[in-house]
Formats: sequence, C-alpha cells, structure tokens
Amino acid sequence: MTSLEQLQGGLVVSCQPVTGGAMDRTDIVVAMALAAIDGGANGLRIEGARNVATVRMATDKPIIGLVKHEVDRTDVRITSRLSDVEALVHAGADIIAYDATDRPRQDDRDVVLHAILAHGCIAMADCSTFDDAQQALDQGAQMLGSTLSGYTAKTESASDRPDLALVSALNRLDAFVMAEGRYNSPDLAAEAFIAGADAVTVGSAITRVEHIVGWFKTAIDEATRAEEHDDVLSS
Ligand SMILES: CC(=O)N[C@H](C=O)[C@@H](O)[C@H](O)[C@H](O)COP(=O)(O)O
Repeated sequence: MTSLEQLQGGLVVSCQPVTGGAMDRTDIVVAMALAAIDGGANGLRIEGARNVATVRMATDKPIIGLVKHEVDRTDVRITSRLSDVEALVHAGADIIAYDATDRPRQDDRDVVLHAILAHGCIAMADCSTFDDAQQALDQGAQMLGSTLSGYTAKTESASDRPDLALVSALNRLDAFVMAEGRYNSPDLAAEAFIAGADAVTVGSAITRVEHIVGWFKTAIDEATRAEEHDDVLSS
C-alpha cells in the first residue's frame, strides 16, 4: 500500500511538543508516536530531522516530516530551506510538508517543492487559502493541507474552530486533502470527513499537554468566576 492509501480515511497524529517544554525530547516524541499508533493512528507528523530519523527506526507507518525554524524578516517557518528537505529525506520521511503560502522566504517556495518531488517523496502543501492550494497543485504537490489557515496575516482569526469551509473547497481539487488545524475534539475530526477531507491531522489536542491543561483551566476559571458572581448577586 502507498502512504496515501494508508492514510486514506484515517487519523494522523502530530507529535510536536511545545518548544522548550518538558516534553520536548526525542525519546518522548518517539513514545508519543508509538502510543498514537497503538491508539489507531494511520500516520504521524513529526518535526525535526533528528526526531523523524528516530521515529523512522521505531515504525513503518507513514511519516509526514517537517522542519520548523524562525528566520529573520519572514513569518515562514515550515520547511522553507532546501537544506531542510535534504535533511528530512535523509531521515526517512515519506511525505514532506512545506509552507505553500505566497509569503517571501529564504529559498523559493516552488524550488523547495520540486526538490521534495525530485527525491521521490510526497509533497504536502501546508496552505492558508484556496489559492495557495491551487498553486501548489499546479506545481505538482500531491497533498493539500488546511494547516496554515488562521495563522497568516491574510487569514488571521481569533476563532478556535477549524476551517471546514477551506476543506470543502480543497475537496474540489484533484489531490489528497488533509484537514489540519484546531481539530480539537473527536467530533470536529469527524466533521472534517463530512466536509470532504481524505484524512485529518490532530496535534495539540492529543500531544500538547500544556495546551490541553490550559483549556481545562480556562473552562474551570470561567465557571468558578461565574459562580462567585452569582454568589455576590444573591448575597
Ligand atoms: C500553524 C502551525 O504552525 N501548525 C503546526 C504545523 O505543523 C503545528 O503547530 C500544529 O500543531 C499542527 O498543524 C496540528 O494542528 P493542531 O495542533 O491545531 O491540531
């Protein structure tokens, strides 16, 4: 079975710990990846060549690899350099995700895409809009993700809901559609398929303990504040 066949109709778990957090260690990334597979994940999204190489030794499941780094004078962070592609190929990624937005960056976007394809990997375009996806498809990307919707100046939004409308729009294009970004519950992940996704990637809600704890804390704090408010009114 090809990687895309293995991912079809399934769940990819993104194992990206909070940078610098208590879980930001390669051994923990491997443990999260194996636990995700035990839970039924069809594939993994792994950041960093070292993490990809170590997870690769532990499983044959499809790995979507990416490298994130901060560079001066650009907001582009995901696999924006040719050297990132080389490192991920070397590490054994099956699929390489890259920033498919039209924002300026160090190495030309389509040169990065062509390098991924030239190495025989599947290219996953992390898109913020339908236009990003259309351009990526025209250049040969086989997988289109809604990953960056809500995270660029053009699409910035305060909503904590996923962009299901973008997933529906991507479904009209002839490519594998990955719903990704803020699928923070099983119900939302299921909705991605109703919208036309071929697979869904979930990260924070499964592997970022700090975020999950924060969601609980916020809900509890709001509830306790509301209760205090009611007590004051009734006293
Ligand atoms: C915007 C951006 O840089 N997204 C990143 C891409 O790799 C990750 O930080 C996300 O965790 C991943 O996309 C999964 O999304 P969520 O964590 O919402 O399930």
